[in-house]
Amino acid sequence: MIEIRNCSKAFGEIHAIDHVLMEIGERQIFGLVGTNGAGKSTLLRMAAGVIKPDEGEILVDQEPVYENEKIKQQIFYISDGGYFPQGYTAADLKDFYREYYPDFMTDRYSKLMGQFHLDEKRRISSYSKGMKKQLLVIMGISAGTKYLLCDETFDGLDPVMRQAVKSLFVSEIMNRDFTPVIASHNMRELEDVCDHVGLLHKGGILLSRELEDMKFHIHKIQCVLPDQTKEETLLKELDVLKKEHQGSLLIFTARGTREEILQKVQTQNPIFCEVIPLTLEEIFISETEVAGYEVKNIFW
Ligand SMILES: Nc1ncnc2c1ncn2[C@@H]1O[C@H](COP(=O)(O)OP(=O)(O)OP(=O)(O)O)[C@@H](O)[C@H]1O
Repeated sequence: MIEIRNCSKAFGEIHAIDHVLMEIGERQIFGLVGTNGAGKSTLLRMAAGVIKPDEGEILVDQEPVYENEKIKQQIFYISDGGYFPQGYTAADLKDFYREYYPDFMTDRYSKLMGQFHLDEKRRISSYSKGMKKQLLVIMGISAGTKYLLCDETFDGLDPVMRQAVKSLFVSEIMNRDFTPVIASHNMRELEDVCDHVGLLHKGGILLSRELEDMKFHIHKIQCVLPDQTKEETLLKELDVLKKEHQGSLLIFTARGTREEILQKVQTQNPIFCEVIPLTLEEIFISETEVAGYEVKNIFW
């Protein structure tokens, strides 16, 4: 587990991370979302033991990570943009990582390079942006570390590749002790990938929840009701967060389980009723409004 215990980090006058308290549980895909400058990279760099918090501490498997070689060998960190020594081929990079990571899986690396159609003899500088990201993911998985910290790694991957990487993460989690953490400023990139999402804003965590848990308690319904009175009665009975009309169609988002809400809709004899999926953006808007934040103002 990664425990971020009341961590702060400033660069001169800029408070990049401000008293963050958060846990990243094991064997789940954790998404760290936040706008540009929210502090995601700083938090990941601290979790990877690259930089030291000014205040607080980060424990990985109960041990402080900074200057802890044993723990750092269990963390693979993919920085935003990545770093490749000049003139290196993928094979050179593999040799480099194999030296550092004791559990590096060479067979896995060779297999993945084949699956992703990447030529290990080519210089990495000749790879496209997306290919470089794929290569780093391959290295990150092959390194055999317990934790894989990815900074904007999904940015630049096409939707097919994103799904391929997601499947890889899921199969790793099923087969070994593996926890990927993905930082991104793009909620849409994370929503079909993560199990748990933390929302970072101006250096602080606004929210950190299981996606399924969030989805369990908020639902979006569209329905057509026989008359205005029934609509008013229904809306009074529900904890409605948002509603709109499209002609005779009533679309609303409400708190509660799917069953609770549908039961209340059914008592008003709807002509039509269905549950429609909520996006991560919509869930965040609802969740953070309760905490007194207007996430709409944060992201748009
Ligand atoms: N080395 C540094 N020197 C000075 N300021 C820094 C440094 N690193 C980060 N910052 C500042 O800290 C704040 C958080 O930056 P950080 O890179 O962690 O954000 P981010 O959420 O990863 O942003 P982005 O999505 O744009 O990559 C920003 O205001 C940034 O300018």
